[in-house]
Amino acid sequence: MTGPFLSAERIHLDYGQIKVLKDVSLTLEEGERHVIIGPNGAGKTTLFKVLSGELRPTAGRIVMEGDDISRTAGYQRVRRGVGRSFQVARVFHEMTALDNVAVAVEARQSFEGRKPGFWRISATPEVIGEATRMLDELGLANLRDTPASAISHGDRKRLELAMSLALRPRILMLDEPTAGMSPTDRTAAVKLIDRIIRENGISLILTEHDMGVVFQLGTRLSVLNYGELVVSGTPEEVRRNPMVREIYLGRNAHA
Ligand SMILES: Nc1ncnc2c1ncn2[C@@H]1O[C@H](COP(=O)(O)OP(=O)(O)OP(=O)(O)O)[C@@H](O)[C@H]1O
Repeated sequence: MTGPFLSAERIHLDYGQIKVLKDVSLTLEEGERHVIIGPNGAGKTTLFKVLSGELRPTAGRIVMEGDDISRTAGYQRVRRGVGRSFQVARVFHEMTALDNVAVAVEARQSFEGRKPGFWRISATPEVIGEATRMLDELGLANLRDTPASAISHGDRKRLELAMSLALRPRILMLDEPTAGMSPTDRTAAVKLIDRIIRENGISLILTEHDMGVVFQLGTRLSVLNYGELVVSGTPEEVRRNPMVREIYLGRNAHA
């Protein structure tokens, strides 16, 4: 493999007249856990969407293992192993936790070429078995037959994680995975993410506001401010950077 696992090269993203990302470059090496941080409105989610393929950059390139993937759609990136987290809106609310994960397993089988079509009337025992193991793994076994709409916020975040992992990503992308969680749920979620990516050798791209989570999970941090990359480095380098302290961490009790 030449160059980084995944890189964003000189990304610009405009919403009409508004320049949201300005010349942003960053890299993800295999096995790295790269956390994108910055104040509200800095452009984190926008950059995340450009990396996952949900948004096309106005200028610049996304390169994975030497290939320019800037023009490939989100589902094509999922095939390459870029696993964007399923968002709450994409969980099928009327379906049970088990069925939601089964859909994700079937989606993966479909792009692996193991099934001709995405949808079928009922999942195979193999799919049900894998989905059940995934729920067990994430501590959701007791919610197996509960409709997603009746699952609490923290558990639904774990369900999204289970669905993302069912795609067997090489890069897991999580946009604020602990947002809205209680401190107890957050601690458990961090442990879970840490264990799963360690055990499966998955690289991670994460946006996160909670500095505890950032420093527990991140091996590399990139700081955005007003759509510009301020610094990218190890947690220690970022923690020590005076500009970062000024614009962001300095305002945070955890810094
Ligand atoms: N669809 C859109 N159309 C126009 N402007 C947008 C759109 N989406 C986001 N923006 C603007 O782009 C800027 C960056 O938004 P973004 O959501 O990427 O920031 P963020 O760093 O993720 O913020 P937060 O931490 O609050 O989630 C903001 O000023 C936002 O208002």
